[in-house]
Amino acid sequence: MTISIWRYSHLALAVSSFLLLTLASVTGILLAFEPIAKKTQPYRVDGVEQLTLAQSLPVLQKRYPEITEISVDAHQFVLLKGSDASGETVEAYVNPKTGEILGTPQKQSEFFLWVTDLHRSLFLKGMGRFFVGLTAFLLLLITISGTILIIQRQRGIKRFFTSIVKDSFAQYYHVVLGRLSLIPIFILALTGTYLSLERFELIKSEQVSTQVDFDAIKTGPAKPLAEMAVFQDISMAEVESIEFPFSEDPEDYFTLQLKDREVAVNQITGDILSEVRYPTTQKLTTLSLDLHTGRTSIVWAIILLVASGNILFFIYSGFAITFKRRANRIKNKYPAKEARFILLVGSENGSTFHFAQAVYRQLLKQGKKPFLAELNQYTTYPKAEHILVFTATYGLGDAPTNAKKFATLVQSVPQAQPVQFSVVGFGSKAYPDFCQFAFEVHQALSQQPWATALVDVHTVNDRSPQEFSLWAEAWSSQAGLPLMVLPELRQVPAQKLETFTVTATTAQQHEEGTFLVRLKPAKRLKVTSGDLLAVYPENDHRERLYSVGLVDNALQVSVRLHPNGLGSGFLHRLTPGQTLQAKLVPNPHFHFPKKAPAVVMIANGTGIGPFLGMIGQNSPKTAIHLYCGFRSSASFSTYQGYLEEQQSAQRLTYLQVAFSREGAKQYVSDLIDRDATFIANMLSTGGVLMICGSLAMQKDVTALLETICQTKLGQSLSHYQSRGQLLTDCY
Ligand SMILES: Cc1cc2nc3c(=O)[nH]c(=O)nc-3n(C[C@H](O)[C@H](O)[C@H](O)COP(=O)(O)O)c2cc1C
Repeated sequence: MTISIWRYSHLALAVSSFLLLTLASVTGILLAFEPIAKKTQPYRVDGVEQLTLAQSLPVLQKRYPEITEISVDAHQFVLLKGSDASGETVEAYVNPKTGEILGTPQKQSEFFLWVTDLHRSLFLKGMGRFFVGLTAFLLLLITISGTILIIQRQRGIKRFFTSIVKDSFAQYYHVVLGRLSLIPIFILALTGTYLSLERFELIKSEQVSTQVDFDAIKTGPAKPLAEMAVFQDISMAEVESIEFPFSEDPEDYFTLQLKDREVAVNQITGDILSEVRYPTTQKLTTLSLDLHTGRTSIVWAIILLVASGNILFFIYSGFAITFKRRANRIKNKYPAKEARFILLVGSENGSTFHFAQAVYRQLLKQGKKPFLAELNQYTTYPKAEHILVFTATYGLGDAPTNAKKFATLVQSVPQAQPVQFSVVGFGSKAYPDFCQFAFEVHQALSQQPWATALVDVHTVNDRSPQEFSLWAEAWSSQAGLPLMVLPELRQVPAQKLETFTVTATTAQQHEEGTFLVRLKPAKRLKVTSGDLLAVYPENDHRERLYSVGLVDNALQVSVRLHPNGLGSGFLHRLTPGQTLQAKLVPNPHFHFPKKAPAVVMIANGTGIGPFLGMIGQNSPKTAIHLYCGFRSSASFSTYQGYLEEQQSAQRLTYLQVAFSREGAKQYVSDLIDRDATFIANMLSTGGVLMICGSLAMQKDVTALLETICQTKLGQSLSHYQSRGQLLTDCY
């Protein structure tokens, strides 16, 4: 059964009952004050549990010679009816130990009577009682479906009470308070349902009473009350009422209604004349009343009060969650078959839609034809040029409900024309499988012959606008479309830029146009190899990002000159001593891992840039294995001397180079294939793989890694990826 069935049931039940549930909760809150108010009245005497009837009745009889009835209510107030020594009628709460009068019963408050009537029957008698009973039953089902939802959310019963990641206010407290008040609400609902069933005689609760054989009644030997065994065995707390004999005739006897039975007692000898146990249904009715009203315990009454208040909060927060989800319903301006930009969303609670919609609006503004749909609605898009996937991850790294079918669909529904795609994962690092589903989608699309990744998969932790804007930057520069998704973040205020001086450059030294530029910031900046340097070649909104390595205390970028390249041309023209304005963008998802036992670095071309810095800084001597690919030994020569130095200083353990246009004409993926067993061992022992370079290389290498993981480790690559064992930064 999928989570959505439970969620829809939970919602449908809540929607169908929320009006009556609100009424029942508000009146329930008011009614909870009745037992609380009663309990504070001074008619209760401590120690009633230990006080036997043999101790109490003689004292009471001495003070009140004519007692007709004693009753003990749910609050353990002892009410005595009869007359005192002077013949005055008494109807009062007494101290059962001394007979002292504690107070007289007051008429039940009109207000509470009114509220009780509203709570029980909506002032509509039988019909109202039916609806109230139905509401209690629906509440029971809501509690059950809610419990199942929490179990699914927490990934199992055992983790039911483990901490909850804070998503939105309404979501978080709906779950947190739901867990806390689950039991009292379940009891309220169950007892309410039971009482209604009993009221409509669907559960039969027959009244039973004692049958006395008058012929067998003995007239002696007489015993004082205090010595009658039956009274010695019964405590005052067990009593509901005691009917006293009408006269001194042996045929008149005591009738004791206790919590679980009725007993008739010979007033002269103390013999038990008859005893009947109440049927289970009757006991359950009493228990249900006790539990539903809180009349027996002030603590329980307070718990019920809080639980009723929580029901009101659940109604509010449940609707808040639902409205947020429904706000994301999709209205497309163009049909799917006309659209060039297909935006597919995987979202459980709706927040991912906001990001996708921002992109959708931007594309519309620019006169493009976008189409927004859920991942499950994936189909053929005859005019599509771009597919953009925005997806959250749920459960154990699983797809959100509206994306569960995508993996199958994408295999069976190919696009007829080449399409460039990009995947943005939304997730939270609080979960072990960070953005796993996004990695799976990226992987699934990469394997389609018609699909080419335009940019590397990007992840967004806790809906960070900054991280999202990093994707927007990368995608818009590759797609050649300015994407003002987050204008406030995209503005580049001049004061935020830092000044950097060019200390060295190898521009124009190599035929391929790959060169290194070293920069020194004017002031000390916090930077780690793998962070990005953002440059603004034309001093406008156009930003170009380069991965930096920290080499010899300078920032080094490794750049390939593109014909007419805006950023690469700008960097290529720089000469030593020149200054430029740029900024550093933290890129923590591509930092050298702090705890890995070993790291495998895979690069092609300029992708080696950040690795040069990481290797140079590898003072703890973590085993680093570098696999890199170049066109020729000439293009490798830029880095060769430096890498050999690192090897002799034991900062680099293993170096493997593939040349695609020389000698064996190998690609870096051929080297990985050759060392597949070693790579599998690395992953299984907690090693980390880092890939930097072209997206085409990344596609080949990850396809290969997928096969290695499946065949040698029995896991998918995304399993390791979501656990931070595969870090990629490709372009
Ligand atoms: C019950 C639950 C489970 C989640 N599991 C994961 C997970 O395994 N991995 C992850 O990266 N994020 C996980 N998340 C975080 C969500 O993916 C993240 O909050 C996302 O931004 C939600 O997007 P949405 O509102 O569009 O559904 C989980 C969130 C919830 C509430």
